[in-house]
Amino acid sequence: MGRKIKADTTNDIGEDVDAVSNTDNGDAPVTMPEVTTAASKDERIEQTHEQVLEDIMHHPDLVNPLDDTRIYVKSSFTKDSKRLKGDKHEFDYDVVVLGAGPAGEAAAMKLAKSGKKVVVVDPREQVGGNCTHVGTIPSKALRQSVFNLINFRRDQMFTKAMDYHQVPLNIVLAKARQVIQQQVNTHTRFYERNQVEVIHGWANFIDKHTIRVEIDENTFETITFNKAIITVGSRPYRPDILDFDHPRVFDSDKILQMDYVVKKIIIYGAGVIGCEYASIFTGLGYKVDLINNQNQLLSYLDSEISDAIAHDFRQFGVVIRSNEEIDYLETYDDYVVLYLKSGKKIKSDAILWSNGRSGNTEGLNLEAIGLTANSRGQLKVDDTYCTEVENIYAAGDVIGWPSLASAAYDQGRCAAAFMVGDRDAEPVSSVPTGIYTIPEISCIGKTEQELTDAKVPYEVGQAFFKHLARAQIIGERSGVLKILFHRETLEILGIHCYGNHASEIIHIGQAVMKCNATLEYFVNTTFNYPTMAEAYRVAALNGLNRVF
Ligand SMILES: Cc1cc2nc3c(=O)[nH]c(=O)nc-3n(C[C@H](O)[C@H](O)[C@H](O)COP(=O)(O)OP(=O)(O)OC[C@H]3O[C@@H](n4cnc5c(N)ncnc54)[C@H](O)[C@@H]3O)c2cc1C
Ligand SMILES: NC(=O)c1ccc[n+]([C@@H]2O[C@H](COP(=O)([O-])OP(=O)(O)OC[C@H]3O[C@@H](n4cnc5c(N)ncnc54)[C@H](O)[C@@H]3O)[C@@H](O)[C@H]2O)c1
Repeated sequence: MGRKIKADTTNDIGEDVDAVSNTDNGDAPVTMPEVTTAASKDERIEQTHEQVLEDIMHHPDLVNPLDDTRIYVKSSFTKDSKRLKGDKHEFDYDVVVLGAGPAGEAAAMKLAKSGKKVVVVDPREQVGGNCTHVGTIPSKALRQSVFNLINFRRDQMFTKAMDYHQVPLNIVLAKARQVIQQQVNTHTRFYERNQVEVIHGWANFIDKHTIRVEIDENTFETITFNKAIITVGSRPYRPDILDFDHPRVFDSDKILQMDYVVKKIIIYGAGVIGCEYASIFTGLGYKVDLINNQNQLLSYLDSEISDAIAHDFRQFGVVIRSNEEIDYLETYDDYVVLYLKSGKKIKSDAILWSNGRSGNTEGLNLEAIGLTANSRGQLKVDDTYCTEVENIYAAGDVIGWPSLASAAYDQGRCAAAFMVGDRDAEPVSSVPTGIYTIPEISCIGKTEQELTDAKVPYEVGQAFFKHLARAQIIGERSGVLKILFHRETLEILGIHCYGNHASEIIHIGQAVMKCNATLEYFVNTTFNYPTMAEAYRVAALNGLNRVF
C-alpha cells in the first residue's frame, strides 16, 4: 500500500453538522468545520507529517501472547469495500475508530448498524485490543487454569496418581492462548459480518478530519473522516526507575511471556492486577511478597471483604507489606533486590510491577486537533463521550474511570449512539466490581463505611457459603454474601460478595436493585435448590430478623 495524500475538493462551506453524514438519501454532508483549498491542505498535511514523524516512529512494544502460534484469520475486509451504495462522501469515512478493543468494537458495531461507513484502525494484527491479548482474557484464562490446578492438587484421587511439578507461567498460559485465539476468531467475524473495515497500523491526527496511519516504517496512509472516536485503551505505567528490558522485571503485559520457573516473586502494587496475580502465583506454588502502598488491600471495598481477602492471602503464604514505597531495585542475572523507603530489602527471583496504567495517547499527535491528555494520558469527555473537540469522541480506558472491559464496551456503544444523534442513550454510571482473585470478590452499591458516613439507617443480612447446600456439594465453603438495606424502607443499598462465583452471583442482586425491588423480593421468590443464588434468600431472612 503506497502513501496516499487525499485532496479534499468538497470542503468549501464552513458550517458545522450535528450528526454524521451518510443518511439514506446518499447526499454528501452539507457542512465542514474547516475551510481549506485542496492545495493548501496538501501543503499542511506534508508539514504535519514531518512534525509527527519523530513521535510516531516510537511506539510502545506490543506484547502478543499469540506470537508463537500466530493465527491469520481470513478476512474479507478490503480497502475499497463499499458498504453503502450510491453515497457520495466528502470524507473517506463517516467515522474512524482508533483502537479495536471492547470500546472500539462496540462503537464500530453500533455505527455500522446505524448505516455509517466506518473504519477501525489498530496496530495489532488481530482485533480484540489489549483486553483480548494482554488484559482481561489472558489473565482470566490463566486464573482458571490455576484454579483447576489448585482443585486438582486438593483432590487426593489425582495427587496420589501423579506427581505435581512446578510449571513455567508460559506453559500454564497455553490454555489462555487458545482462548485468545477463539476470542479473536469470534470478534473478527463480528467485523466481517457488519462489513466494518479494519486497517492495521498506528493512527495519529493530522487535523480534525484527517488521520495518518503508519502501516509500517515506510508505508503511510491518510484517511479523512467526519467524526472520530478515540478508543486506544491503556498500557502498564512504567516508572523510569525500573528497567523493563531486564529479564527479571515484568509488568502485566510482559508477564505473559515469562518462560522460566521462579520460586519467589515480588508483586509491587496491591491494586486489582496485583491481587489477582497474587492468587495466580500462590496457586502455582510461588512465594509472594505483595507490596501495598496503602494500609489496607483494595481499600475501596467494604472493609469486611478487604479483611477477608487479606486473611486468605496470608493463609496461602502471601506476605503483605503495607504502607511501603519503593526506593530502588537492584537487578542481577538470576534475582532482584527491592529496597523500600522504610529501610526493608527483599530478595526475590523476579518482580511484577502492577502499579497503575496510562492512556495510550502519547503517539496520537493530539496537539494537531487541540486536545491535551492529563498526566496519566487520559482524555476528558462530557456526558455524551464527546471530547473538547466537537467531532472527536473517546471511550474506554483512555477516559479513565472505571477502566474495565465491561464498561468500555458499554461506553463505546453509548458514544456511538450519541454520535448518530440518539439522545436517549444513557452514559455508563453504575458498574459492578468483579475481582478475580481466588476466591472472587464482587460488589455493587454502597459499602458499610459509606452508609455510616452518610448516616443512613441501614441493616445487614449475611449468608455464609459454608451453610449452603450447593456450596457444600461443590466444595466452595469459603465465602459470604452481604446485603445492606435501609432498615425502614427495605431498599437494597449495597451487595458485597466474597467467594467463588461472586462475579456471577452479584448480577442477581444488581437486577433486583435496578428494578427498585426491596429486600422482600428475596423472601417472596422461590429459588432453585440447591444453588448459590439461594444465598440471597438466606441473607435476606438473616437481615429481616435484625429489623425491629
Ligand atoms: C491484567 C489485566 C486484567 C484485567 N481484567 C479485567 C477484568 O477481569 N474485567 C474487566 O472488566 N476488565 C479487566 N481489565 C481491564 C480491561 O482489559 C480494559 O478495561 C479494557 O481492555 C479497555 O478496553 P478499551 O477498548 O478501552 O481498550 P484496549 O483493550 O486497551 O484496546 C485498545 C486498542 O487500541 C490500540 N491502539 C493503541 N494506540 C493506537 C493508535 N495510535 N492507533 C490505533 N490503535 C491504537 C491498542 O493496540 C489496542 O488494541 C484488565 C486489565 C488488565 C491489564
Ligand atoms: N477484575 C477486574 O476488573 C480487573 C482486573 C485487573 C485489572 N483491572 C483494571 O486495570 C486497572 C489497573 O489496575 P492496577 O492494579 O495496575 O492499578 P490500580 O488502578 O488499582 O492502581 C494501583 C496504584 O497505582 C497508581 N497509579 C495508577 N495509574 C498511575 C499512573 N499512570 N502513574 C502513577 N501512578 C498510577 C494508583 O494511584 C494506585 O495507587 C484498574 O483500573 C482495573 O480497573 C480490572
